[in-house]
Amino acid sequence: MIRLEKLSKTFPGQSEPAVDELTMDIHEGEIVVFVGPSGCGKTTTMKMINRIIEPSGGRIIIGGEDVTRTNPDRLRRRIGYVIQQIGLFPHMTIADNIATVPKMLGWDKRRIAERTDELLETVGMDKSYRDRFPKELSGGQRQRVGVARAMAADPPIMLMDEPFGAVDPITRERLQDEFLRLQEEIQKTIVFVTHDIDEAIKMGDRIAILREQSIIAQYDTPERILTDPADAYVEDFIGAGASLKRLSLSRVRDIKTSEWPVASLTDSHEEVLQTLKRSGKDYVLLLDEGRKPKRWVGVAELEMDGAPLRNAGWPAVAIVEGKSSLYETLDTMITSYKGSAIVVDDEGRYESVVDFGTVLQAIEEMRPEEHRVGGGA
Ligand SMILES: Nc1ncnc2c1ncn2[C@@H]1O[C@H](COP(=O)(O)OP(=O)(O)OP(=O)(O)O)[C@@H](O)[C@H]1O
Repeated sequence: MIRLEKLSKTFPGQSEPAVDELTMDIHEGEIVVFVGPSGCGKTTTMKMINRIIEPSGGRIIIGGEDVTRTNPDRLRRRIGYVIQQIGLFPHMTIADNIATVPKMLGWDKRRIAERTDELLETVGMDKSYRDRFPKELSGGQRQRVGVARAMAADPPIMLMDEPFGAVDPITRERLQDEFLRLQEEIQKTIVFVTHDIDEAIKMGDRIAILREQSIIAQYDTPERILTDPADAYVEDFIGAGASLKRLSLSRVRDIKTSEWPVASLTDSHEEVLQTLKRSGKDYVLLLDEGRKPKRWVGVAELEMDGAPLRNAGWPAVAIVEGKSSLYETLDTMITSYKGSAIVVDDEGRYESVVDFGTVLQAIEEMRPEEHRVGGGA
């Protein structure tokens, strides 16, 4: 979709290039994140893609067409752009802000109005915001409008320069999640700039870790970068906790969970005891009529006659869903009884149990073979 070939930029009066012969391919429908230290050339590189900054050397090829020297206005209409600090026009209403590009393209009023309403809905805001001004919105709402404006003419490519940089961490996380959900539908080709490696890991299908002058240190999936960093520079950039970060990329449904004994709250003590003994485990999970997890019980509780199973043992509270990350699962386990978490479906029905051993095994399998215990060189 986008090919950069030996793309370079030397600013007037500078002896060194800000971007030095960058070559890379960006595939259709993927989010590629540029990440690197301040001043390494991320923004300059991104702005060359829509030629807000004109390259001093090299080529930009979009969809097979060399656009390095074609009409830049035509190019920019194919590329949505979300910039740092939002950049809404303060004197224009939200609707007019969103309609900037469609107006330039000469759409009629009705089509523009319909598109504006549709986009407000897409980014989770209702029509009542149409006639407000940017200063009457929260930071998070302004960011959403910035995204809506970039999508207005439905461009196949979006450039996003620290699009969620100007909000608090909680709003930021929400905007990231919303945007990832949206991307599943819209499937744009996205170049995303950030200096935050955690944001890069979360948002990127692939990440380009850049050195000074936009020289690529590693260009790969988040999983590969975390498990197999190319060199000490990349390792340093990832920072501490690479293994924990890696866990945030795996879902509990993707790992092999162990067999666990389960019984029903309506079973007799004796039946449950037999199930437990057959399993070789220390405790059984009791489910209600709707297969929802309720209690953990062990031999001691079961041998104590009289107490109904409904109140026996410990409440089953450490619960995750199949789509939960291993990071969340581990967090849940740490605070749970006996260090295990119960996996349920989206209706809350029992699916499986994961314990520390299972997660440790999954971590071991994530590592490159040569680093595994007892494996390879
Ligand atoms: N218009 C300009 N004229 C001269 N030098 C510039 C200009 N714009 C950027 N630079 C220089 O080019 C280099 C790369 O800047 P760029 O803004 O691309 O970095 P960045 O990686 O996006 O940084 P940050 O994370 O701080 O935004 C820097 O050394 C910067 O000072």
